[in-house]
Amino acid sequence: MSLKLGVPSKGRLMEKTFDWFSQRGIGLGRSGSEREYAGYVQGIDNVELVLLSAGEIPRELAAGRINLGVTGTDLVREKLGQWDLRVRELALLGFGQADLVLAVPGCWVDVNSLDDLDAAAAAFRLKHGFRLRIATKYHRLVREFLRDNGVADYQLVDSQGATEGTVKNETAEAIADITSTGDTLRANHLKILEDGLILRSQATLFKSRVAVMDEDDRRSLAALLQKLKVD
Ligand SMILES: Nc1ncnc2c1ncn2[C@@H]1O[C@H](COP(=O)(O)OP(=O)(O)OP(=O)(O)O)[C@@H](O)[C@H]1O
Ligand SMILES: O=P(O)(O)OC[C@H]1O[C@H](OP(=O)(O)OP(=O)(O)O)[C@H](O)[C@@H]1O
Repeated sequence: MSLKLGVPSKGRLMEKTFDWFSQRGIGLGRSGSEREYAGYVQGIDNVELVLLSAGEIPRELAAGRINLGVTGTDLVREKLGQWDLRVRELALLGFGQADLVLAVPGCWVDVNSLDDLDAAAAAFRLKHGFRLRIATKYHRLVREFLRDNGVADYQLVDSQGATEGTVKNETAEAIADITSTGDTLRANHLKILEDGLILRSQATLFKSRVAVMDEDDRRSLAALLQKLKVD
């Protein structure tokens, strides 16, 4: 068997992950044609690169199909219930930073906090006969956050992309999404609630707690982590 390392298959996360490993003496890269999802690992034996969508890496770790994986903390916490029983954080990688936030229309001058949102949500339901809609793809994290903060009178609507556009399109009144520069929120006339930070995320190296390893895998893992200076 070989130790399987799951890495995002495209974009900035992939490139920065390759850079991070390269700075520590491990060469990762894509091989084959530009469109072929095959990869190589240099500088260590018995480690296999598995190129995957960042969003699928949590599930693959939790199923034990990969031993190690790089993805955003937001995706692990959203996709895995009791995530810390299924994976272990080995290292924060210092890139891919994004904040998951709750935002409302900038013109809602009386709504600046979660308490204000709670009051607005109750008033909204009375006026419109349905619950205030929050668009997001982070269902688990948003539900837990609002439950912990005593906001109940809302409904989630699923939005898998262009989430900030849902308010203008009148399919939601508020949104919960990741932001890094804040440009997309500003361009869509949305403001973050002052206590609306749900999670700070960054790219992280995770280890599966359930993947089965033989003796060779254990040796490879120890050698890899030593090279990466991670324990
Ligand atoms: N500005 C940003 N926009 C989008 N994602 C960001 C940004 N900054 C950091 N990230 C992180 O990148 C990860 C998402 O990466 P990506 O969009 O490649 O994943 P994905 O949803 O699996 O993509 P796909 O399904 O298209 O392969 C998340 O962990 C997210 O927090
Ligand atoms: O704060 P900013 O720097 O403006 O970045 C935030 C935006 O980036 C992401 O979208 P992405 O472009 O990945 O597309 P998506 O809408 O499909 O998620 C995210 O969903 C926000 O919309």
